Amino acid sequence: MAVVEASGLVREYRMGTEVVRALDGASLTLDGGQFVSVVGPSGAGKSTLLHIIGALDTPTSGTIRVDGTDLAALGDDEASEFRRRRVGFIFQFFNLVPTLTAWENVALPMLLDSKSLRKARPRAEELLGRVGLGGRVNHRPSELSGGQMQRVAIARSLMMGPKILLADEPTGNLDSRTGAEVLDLLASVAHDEPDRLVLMVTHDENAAAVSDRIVTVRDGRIDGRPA
Ligand SMILES: Nc1ncnc2c1ncn2[C@@H]1O[C@H](COP(=O)(O)OP(=O)(O)OP(=O)(O)O)[C@@H](O)[C@H]1O
Repeated sequence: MAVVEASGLVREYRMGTEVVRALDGASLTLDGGQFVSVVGPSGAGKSTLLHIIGALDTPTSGTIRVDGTDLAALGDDEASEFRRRRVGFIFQFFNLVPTLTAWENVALPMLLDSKSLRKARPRAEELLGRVGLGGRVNHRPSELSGGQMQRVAIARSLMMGPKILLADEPTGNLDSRTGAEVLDLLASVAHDEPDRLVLMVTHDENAAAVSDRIVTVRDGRIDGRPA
């Protein structure tokens, strides 16, 4: 089953009297079990597309289904529940809570879902092992390298077992060797489960080598033939 089905997405932003069309009829179908990179020139609409797929933003028009859910039909509370439970987010600057340890950061999504930290701990530690940080569970972000912080963020994105992980420039703040390791990890996470999709916006030139598919966004549209 397709994890992402987007059709005719338009997103307009009003800036005073001017209207910016960040997306101008973008259509895209993506199956799970893949690591997909979204590339294209600056301002092409890549982040806007990612935000709409993650229910962080809503299209002006067009339809978007993610993991079987029609995002346009969700109210604000349902959209925030969708983001918390059904999507994992990975950002350029990691977005870890500095005062929490690695395992507490990973456990955080479950805490927000009213589960106790104690209950979440075994899974958080298992996920840290999965990303190669089994020996760092009690470290705080300031005691970790950039690559390790991004691994913690990847473990956190997996906490609720989402079908889709969305990564916005996940290697943008890492040197190229560490970035390549993070790309390998994201690819393996995509292939761990048959239906999991990892969708990454990137300018990283190493991305092509590890991606199963490259999607190019240009002028608010998906370039090339639809899949
Ligand atoms: N909140 C907003 N308000 C107004 N305009 C916006 C907003 N978000 C994005 N835009 C505009 O929409 C267009 C697409 O932006 P977007 O961030 O999606 O591009 P991008 O391809 O991710 O670019 P980059 O590679 O530089 O990050 C740009 O012209 C941008 O200025």
